[in-house]
Formats: sequence, structure tokens, C-alpha cells
Amino acid sequence: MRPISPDEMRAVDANCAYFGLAPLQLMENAGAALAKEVRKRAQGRKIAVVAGRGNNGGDGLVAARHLAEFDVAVFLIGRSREIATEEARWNWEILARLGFDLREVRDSTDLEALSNYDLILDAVFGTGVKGAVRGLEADAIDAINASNKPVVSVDVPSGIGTDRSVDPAVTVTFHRLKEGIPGEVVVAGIGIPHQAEFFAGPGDLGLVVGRAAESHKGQNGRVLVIGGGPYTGAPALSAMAAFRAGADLVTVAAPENVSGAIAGYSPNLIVRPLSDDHLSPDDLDLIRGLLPHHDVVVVGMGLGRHPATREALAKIIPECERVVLDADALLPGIPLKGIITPHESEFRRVSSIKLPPGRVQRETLMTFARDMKITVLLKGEVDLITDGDVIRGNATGNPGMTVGGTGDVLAGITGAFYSRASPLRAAVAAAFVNGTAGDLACQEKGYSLLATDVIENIPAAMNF
Ligand SMILES: NC(=O)C1=CN([C@@H]2O[C@H](COP(=O)(O)OP(=O)(O)OC[C@H]3O[C@@H](n4cnc5c(N)ncnc54)[C@H](O)[C@@H]3O)[C@@H](O)[C@H]2O)[C@H](O)CC1
Ligand SMILES: [K+]
Repeated sequence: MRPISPDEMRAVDANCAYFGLAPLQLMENAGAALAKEVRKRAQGRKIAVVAGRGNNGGDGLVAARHLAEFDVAVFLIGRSREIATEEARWNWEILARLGFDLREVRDSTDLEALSNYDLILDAVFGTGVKGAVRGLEADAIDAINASNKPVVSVDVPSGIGTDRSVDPAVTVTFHRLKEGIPGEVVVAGIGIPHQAEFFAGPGDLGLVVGRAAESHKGQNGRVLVIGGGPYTGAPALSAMAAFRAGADLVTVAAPENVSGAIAGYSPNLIVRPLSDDHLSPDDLDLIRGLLPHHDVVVVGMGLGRHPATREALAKIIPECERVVLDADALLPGIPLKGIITPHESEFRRVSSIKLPPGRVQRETLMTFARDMKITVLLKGEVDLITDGDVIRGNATGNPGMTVGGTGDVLAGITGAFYSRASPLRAAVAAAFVNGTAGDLACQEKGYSLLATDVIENIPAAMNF
């Protein structure tokens, strides 16, 4: 199985907390798993736990409690009042109350005692380490390496990926294999079920808009919406949703007869009228002129099914670098690319596949996405999202969202996120935000909610 990256692991942690699996529970399981591995390897009675002030240190503190049958001492790097997380502090307090051998390391001479132990548990840093390692932490890593004792690293060798790291005999890593760990590695389960990696949560949003996002400040995306014709509201809903999901600029290219109405939805929208009352090949020059000024194109909402519109789409879509296809862009003869956001009958329309029930459905969807080299966001009671390699689900949302326009909102959010993230990450986060905004709208309005209520709740859903 592919190793998990630190930002993906943080996303899994955040989703676990969202599903109610608290960080303290995971820390307890991590510490217990560590103790089990240490017990297998301990050759003497004396164990030193070298703990940093983050959650990696916290795992070490839990292990110390589980290893109480040994002579165990904890070397905390720094002062206990500087412990950075609630969970680590909680575990420190337990050990303190129970009279465990706790030492606060204030300078490198305090680390000399490590040579008196038979085994060292390295819990200085885990996946939260950043930048260069200096000061006491650097001294601790050096002292552990100089000890010539068997070292068991907690989750990852402390300092991995920085200028200085522990060289352990074995690493007990949690939940899944992490990238680049040298030496023997044991993967230990800490009670995270596969379902917690399947269902979308706020961690997935963090991968798109949080500190681990694949974007830089000020690059929140320029979205071009191509839609409207028989329906004026649809492209306006997509455009407003893209704005609320963080797009910096949104342009709507819409048929000339409805462009005024669309501009009327909001002064924030830039509207470029098409040449006629439907998209046609006559508009290709206008669209080609707009493409270089936008990062993502969201197309299909309310466009109608005029043959000239299909002909134009067949030319435009292959020229879009990143594109989200919805509604009337999901028709036979129009090429598939980027992210498609069909419901079941639209999916059948473009794929000629009637999705089977149950688990086979997921396989079928993955194969289709893989073969077509696209990402599919299949809307349903549980949305399914796949790029052919990974499949995810989203259970946010409610029956009130069958009201018209919520699909347009989802397409707009997807477009905004796609400017900053991979198609899979963008689609997963968009499904989560759209459903959460719908759930918040439902709390206010019950099942008489409207698509515009969902849009108004996007900012709150993005704060989850
Ligand atoms: N689901 C899980 O896998 C669980 C993992 N747990 C453990 O938590 C750590 C990650 O914890 P976190 O608090 O995010 O970070 P660290 O403990 O690795 O360290 C952060 C700590 O260190 C400071 N810091 C960061 N870089 C430096 C530096 N260069 N110099 C000095 N100080 C630095 C930072 O400010 C923080 O205070 C994971 O690896 C697991 O071991 C959970 O316990 C269980 C669930
Ligand atoms: K460690």
C-alpha cells in the first residue's frame, strides 16, 4: 500500500475527530500499541521515554503508563508548562499525579543520564516537525543517536525530513506506512477504521483550503462559468457558489438574452454575453479569449440542448485545462474531461452504464473514471467520488437538497476548489462543503430550503 503523506494523515486525524473519534482516544491506542512493541523488544528493565511537547511526546507519555511494570523514566524536552497540546498535557498530569519518574530537560547535561537505560523510546517529534531543528530538541536527537542503546521511534524517527534526525533500530508507525522511514518499520493500528478514510470530512476541506493546501496566498482561482439559456438562475447559482467557496474572480459567459438577468443576481459577477440565445460555434472566439484569464471552467448549467450548443461544447471542452462538466454538458457526443458531476441518470446518459447496486457500483465507477481519465462526482444519498485510483464517499446533505439548483451550487464550489487542488481533492471537499451548507440551511429553513440558502451557508460550512 502507498505510504500516507503528513498532510493526508492530518486530514484523516481531523476527519476522525469529526466522526467523534477523539484525539485522546487515538493517542491512548497509539501509546498502547507502542508499549506492546517495546515489551517484545525490551532486553533490560530500564526504559527512557524522550518526549517532545507535541502529540508525538503525548504518545510516549501514554506508553510510559502502559509500561509501568518496567523502570520507566520520562525525559520531557523543556518545561511541562510548555506542553503544546491538551492531550499531551492530560497524559503528563496523570503520570505526575501517580508519581512516575518525570524529568524536565533544561540543558544537554540532563540528557547524559540516557546512557543508564536499556532502551530509548524516541518521541521528540512526529509528523508535526517543521524547518530546522535547533536547541534542546537538537541536543536530544544527538544524545539519542550517541547513546548506543536500542532506539524505538514513535510514529517516525524524530526530525525526519529536517537537517537532523534520529537513527532508530525500529519505528512503530501509526495507522499507515509513512514516507521515507529508514530501517525496520512496524505499522500499528490505532483504531482508525477504513470507513474514516472513505467518508469526506473537514480534513478533506483542509487539504484544499487549509495550511496544507496546494495553493499560495492570493491565488484563489479565477472561474469561468459557461451556462444559461433556457434557465437563467443555474449559472448565477454556480457563480455565486464559486465566490462563496473562495474564488477571487468569477466570469459568466451566458446567452445574450439572459446575460442582463444574470448580471442582476449580483454586482460581483462579470457577465460576457454570447452572440445568440444559446451557445454556438459563433462564440468560440469569445470563449477562447476568456480561457487564458481563468483557471477553471464550469460548464453546462442551464445551457439547453441545441445542436449548435453541443457542437460548440465539443470544441471548447478539449481546450480547457481544468473543467467541471455538469447538466447539459453531460450529453452523448460531448467529450468528457476534468471533473464530471452527474446524478445517476446523467451518468447513465454519458456512460451507457446502468450502475449496479451495492459494492460492485464502486468498482464500476472506478473503472469508468480510470478508462476515461476523469474524476467522477456521482451525486446521490451518499455521493461517490473517484479518479479511478481512489474512491471516496460523502454523506453530508439531506433530502431537502432535491430542490432545484443545488447541483449548480455543487458545480460552482467544485470549480473554485479545483483551481487550488487535484480533481479528486477538489471534488471530495466540494461534496462535503455543499452537503454541510445544505445541512446548515436545513437547520434554519427545514426542507423548504432553497439553493440560495445553501450558498449563504457555504462560509459557515467552510469553517467546519
Ligand atoms: N492519527 C495519528 O496518527 C495520531 C498521531 N498522533 C501523534 O501525533 C503526532 C503529531 O503530533 P503534533 O503535535 O502535530 O506534532 P509533533 O509532536 O510531531 O511536534 C510538534 C511540536 O514540535 C514543535 N516543533 C515543530 N518543529 C519544530 C522544530 N523544528 N524545532 C522545535 N520545535 C518544533 C511544534 O511547535 C509542536 O509543539 C504524530 O506523529 C503521532 O505521533 C496522536 O497522538 C494519535 C493520533
Ligand atoms: K518520533
